[in-house]
Amino acid sequence: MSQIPKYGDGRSISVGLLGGSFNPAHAGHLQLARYALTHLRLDQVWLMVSPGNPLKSRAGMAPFPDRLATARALADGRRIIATDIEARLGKRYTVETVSLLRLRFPRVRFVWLMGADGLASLTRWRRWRDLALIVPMAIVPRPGSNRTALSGQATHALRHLRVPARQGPVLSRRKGGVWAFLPAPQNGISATALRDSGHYPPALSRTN
Ligand SMILES: Nc1ncnc2c1ncn2[C@@H]1O[C@H](COP(=O)(O)OP(=O)(O)OP(=O)(O)O)[C@@H](O)[C@H]1O
Ligand SMILES: O=C(O)c1ccc[n+]([C@@H]2O[C@H](COP(=O)([O-])O)[C@@H](O)[C@H]2O)c1
Repeated sequence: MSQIPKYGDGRSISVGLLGGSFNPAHAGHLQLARYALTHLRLDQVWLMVSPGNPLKSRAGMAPFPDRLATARALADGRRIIATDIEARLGKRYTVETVSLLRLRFPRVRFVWLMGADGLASLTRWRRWRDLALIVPMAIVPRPGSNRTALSGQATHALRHLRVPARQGPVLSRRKGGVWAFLPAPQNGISATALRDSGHYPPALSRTN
């Protein structure tokens, strides 16, 4: 992975991990990545393409190289990077992936990024309570998911770890055990809608 630098010089950097199926990648991912770069004061966001979301059916899932290609089309290779690292680690469960990434990149301070739909489904993720303890999480709103997410079981169970959105800029300084729901602008786009409308790969609205 040439764009992911080696950190031999003692620097530490902050990286937002946007894990996803990217079936395909779309403007909602780009908007989330850019928002996180600015509002969490991150150095990079990695669009980490999942080899297979454990909760999603394989039916309708495009091959991994195709999904990676759509993520690469969004990335700028500098601050927004598409990566196949989860597949190369041979992992699918986020808690395992993040644990390995922390070992592999000891000088990187990771923040897990996701939309409100992820928070709504979190209690079905493997060892989700452990995940919340090993990586700070930043969640952005998403039309149709916010109420379910914020009144859901994960929000309730993890309420003692929640911090106000104004702490977004310092989330990456924490090793985990902290999450925030951020007031990001909402975007109704989804990969499902793009697939349903036959847009694969999508028309990407890039401005950089
Ligand atoms: N429009 C959006 N607003 C906020 N977050 C989003 C948006 N689209 C995707 N995300 C987030 O990006 C991550 C990866 O999403 P994913 O690749 O599954 O796209 P998707 O549009 O949700 O796909 P699908 O419709 O197939 O479920 C998830 O954390 C998801 O919540
Ligand atoms: O670890 C789990 O159990 C788990 C369950 C569901 C989803 N995830 C991760 O959540 C991220 C978003 O998935 P998706 O398919 O909604 O884009 C992606 O990195 C998945 O691997 C992880």
